[in-house]
Amino acid sequence: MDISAVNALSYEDFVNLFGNVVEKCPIITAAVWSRRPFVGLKALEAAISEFIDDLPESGKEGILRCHPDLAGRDLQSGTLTRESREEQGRAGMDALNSVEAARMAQLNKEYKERFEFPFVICARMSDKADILRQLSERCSNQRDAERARGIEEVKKICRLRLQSLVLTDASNKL
Ligand SMILES: NC(=O)NC1=NC(=O)NC1=O
Repeated sequence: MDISAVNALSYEDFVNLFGNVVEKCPIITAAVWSRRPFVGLKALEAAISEFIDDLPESGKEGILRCHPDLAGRDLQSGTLTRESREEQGRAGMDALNSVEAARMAQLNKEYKERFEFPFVICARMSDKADILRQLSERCSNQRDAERARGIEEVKKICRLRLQSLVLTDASNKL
């Protein structure tokens, strides 16, 4: 799908297609539909990013709380969204040994107890070892820093999800 087709979508079709580019936050997609027409994919991405940046801190934390833990309950019970299942699978979260799984569970628990939102990282730009290392390191950050870092990761996840749905601006010019 190219950007002109995106711009022609009804809001229902737009939300159906892009509603999960920010995990379980279709309101963001529904809101940025008003900003069409988008000159390109980057403009759509920028509209989503600006909507997120304009939220109060509680709104940003709400977005983070909509993310499933890495190698967490949703993965174990098979209730991840298609996108999250693919992302977590590619980062090896579904192939942890018992020691790694226990360490992920413990660190996720510690992180959530400290920040009151989950650890979020763009799994497709990471791997098992890096995720474990970052989770461990980021646990000692301050809440404001981690809220901002988590939102940065949400934006990376969103960018990759958008790119899998819309021909990137460059490919449009091919
Ligand atoms: N807590 C998380 O970081 N979750 C996730 N990151 C991804 O890239 N996909 C997820 O489900």
